[in-house]
Amino acid sequence: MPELYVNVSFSYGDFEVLKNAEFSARKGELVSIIGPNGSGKSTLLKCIAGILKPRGRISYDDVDLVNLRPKERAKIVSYVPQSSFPEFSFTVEEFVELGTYATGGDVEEALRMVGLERKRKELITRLSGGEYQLALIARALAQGSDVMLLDEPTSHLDINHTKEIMDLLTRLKDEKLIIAVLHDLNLALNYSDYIVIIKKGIVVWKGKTQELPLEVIEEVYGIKPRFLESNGVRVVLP
Ligand SMILES: Nc1ncnc2c1ncn2[C@@H]1O[C@H](COP(=O)(O)OP(=O)(O)OP(=O)(O)O)[C@@H](O)[C@H]1O
Repeated sequence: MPELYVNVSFSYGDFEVLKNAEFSARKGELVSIIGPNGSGKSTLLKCIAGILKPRGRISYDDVDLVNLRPKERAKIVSYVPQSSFPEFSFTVEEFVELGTYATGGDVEEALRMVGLERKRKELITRLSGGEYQLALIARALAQGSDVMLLDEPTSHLDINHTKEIMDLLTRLKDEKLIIAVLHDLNLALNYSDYIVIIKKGIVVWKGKTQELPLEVIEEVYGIKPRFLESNGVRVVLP
C-alpha cells in the first residue's frame, strides 16, 4: 500500500511550532492526530496539505509533496478545513464542484458518497452544521485524491452527526488514507487504526490505537482521567 511519510519542522517567525514531527501511515488507515491545545496539530495538517511550507520531508508513494506544484499536489492530497460558517451562497452542487478544479473529479459520486444528492440545489448557507460538514467532505472527495486530511471534522456536531461523519470516514478509508485532527479522545480511541500524539510540536507517541498505553494520555495532558474498558471499547472521562 502507498505510504505517506512526514518529517517536518515549521516556524511562525521565530516561534518553532513543529520540531522534526515524524510519522508514516498507509492507504487503508484512519489516522488520528491528537494532543493538547496549541501543540501544532492544525499546523502539521496544513504542512501536509501544502498550505504552509515546512522544512523537511513529506512524501506519498515516494513522490515529494513539499515541492510539488499545487495542482499536482491536489491530485494526491485533499484538505477539509475546520468548519466555519460559509461565506458564499453557492449551491451544494456548485460548492462541491470547486473540488474538481485541479483534478476534474466526479461531483455526482462525491454527493452520493456523503448522502447529499437531494440537497444539491440547496444553498450552503442554509445547511445545518452537520450537512455543511458533509458538503466540505464532498468537496474534498470530488478531488479524487488518495490522502484526505480533516481538521476537527466533528467539532460542533451532536452525537448523531458525529457518528455519521466517523462512519463515513471509516468507509472512505477503504480507498484512501484518512488523517483527522481530533479533540475527542474517545473518537480517536474507538475509530482510528493509528494515533499520532503531538505535544509542543514533538511527536511524543505514535502507534496502533490498541497499543496506546493510557498512561501516555495522563502524561501528555497532565491530568488523571478516569478510564473505562469493556468489550474492547476504551473510554476516557475527564
Ligand atoms: N498564523 C499563525 N501565526 C503565528 N502563530 C500561530 C499561527 N497559527 C498558529 N500559531 C501558533 O502555533 C501554535 C500551534 O497552533 P496550532 O493551531 O497548530 O495548534 P493545535 O494543536 O491545532 O491547537 P488547537 O488544538 O487549539 O486547535 C499555537 O501556539 C498557535 O498560537
